[in-house]
Amino acid sequence: MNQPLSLVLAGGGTAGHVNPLLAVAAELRRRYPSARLTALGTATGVEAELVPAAGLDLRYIPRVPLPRRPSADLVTLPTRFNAAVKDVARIIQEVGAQGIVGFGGYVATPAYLAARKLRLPLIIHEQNTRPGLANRVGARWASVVATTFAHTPLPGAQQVGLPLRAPIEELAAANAAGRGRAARWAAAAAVGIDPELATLLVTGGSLGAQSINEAVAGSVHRLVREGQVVHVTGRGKTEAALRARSMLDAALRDRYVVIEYAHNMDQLFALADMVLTRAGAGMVCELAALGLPAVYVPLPIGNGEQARNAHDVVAAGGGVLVNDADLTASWLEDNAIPLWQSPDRLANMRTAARSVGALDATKTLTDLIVKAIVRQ
Ligand SMILES: CC(=O)N[C@H]1[C@@H](OP(=O)(O)OP(=O)(O)OC[C@H]2O[C@@H](n3ccc(=O)[nH]c3=O)[C@H](O)[C@@H]2O)O[C@H](CO)[C@@H](O)[C@@H]1O
Repeated sequence: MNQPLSLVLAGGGTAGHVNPLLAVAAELRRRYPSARLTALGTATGVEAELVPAAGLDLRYIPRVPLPRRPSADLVTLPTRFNAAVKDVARIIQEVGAQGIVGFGGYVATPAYLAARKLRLPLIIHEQNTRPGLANRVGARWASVVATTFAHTPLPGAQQVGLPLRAPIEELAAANAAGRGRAARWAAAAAVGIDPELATLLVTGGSLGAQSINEAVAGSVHRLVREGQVVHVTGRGKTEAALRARSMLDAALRDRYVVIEYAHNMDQLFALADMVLTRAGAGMVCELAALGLPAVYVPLPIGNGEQARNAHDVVAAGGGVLVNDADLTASWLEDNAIPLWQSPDRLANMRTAARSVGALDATKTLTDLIVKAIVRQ
């Protein structure tokens, strides 16, 4: 490459959509310290917080969702959409971008169209087993179509896995090398909990899940008799957990840690013996790479999308699947506690989870991006 690398990275919405973008940006920055990396996002997505926090330049473009039913919005859609494409094209030209890397979502569609208009290489990554609309459209003219999972139906797709953030890759490497215990003690000191107690991590993904929160709140008096629970509830969703915590015996209350949103998931993963979670692509891939046994409770909407995300790791024996409707306090007491308290079963699950976890996705996707730019 003669001129310094400049790329526009498009992806936004939830942390599940933004984190792979951040992982790839960090790897590009590591390889090309003088690269100009510009992320595109909307002001309402979580990217508005996460992208600047990662030290990356973020440019806003208007959010142009497709109306779900006929309305006045539909009439103005083409004008608003074309304006968004023009905005992106202006940003591309201003930063001298040599290519666009897209991770799907609202922000991606105008970026993909701008790439086509300006004849720039487009590299797409689809996180989920079922591709979203933006990536289905963009894949038609993309130079590279990469996916997390093997059977994602996109033309010309190659599976690379899901790019994971560096602290999670480092913890996965530590776990694989048998250094997980040291990481656990360091994380316990940082979080302020006992490293010796069996630890259950609960999370509903980046947005939190009310049904998981309620089932855990309803059974926490039993759970804390067996070990400790770190419960990440999601923003604005602490109420049930805090109420349940206030009703615990004072002597056991410290065994129930309630966190609204975690900025240090790698530390919480380092502490966990088992995880109760939604099955967003991010959580599934992180837990598999880390070799963490999990009970997956897929989000009960979207054509079974999240159940598909968890399919491979569950089929391998690294996780257990439970329907959202079946997840109750008594289900946890009858099923999750015995599993959590069975070191042999957890050891088998750790090996099985790791067997399907991919650790090199960030590097592989970055290689593909660089190759596509050099080729142009
Ligand atoms: C409701 C919804 O739209 N869900 C989608 C969303 O889920 P969601 O945004 O929950 O995404 P994922 O499970 O993919 O990833 C969550 C990410 O957030 C991190 N994390 C989570 C909680 C927290 O407190 N702190 C934190 O850092 C996790 O470590 C992980 O990296 O994007 C995923 C990836 O496209 C999809 O598969 C999900 O179907």
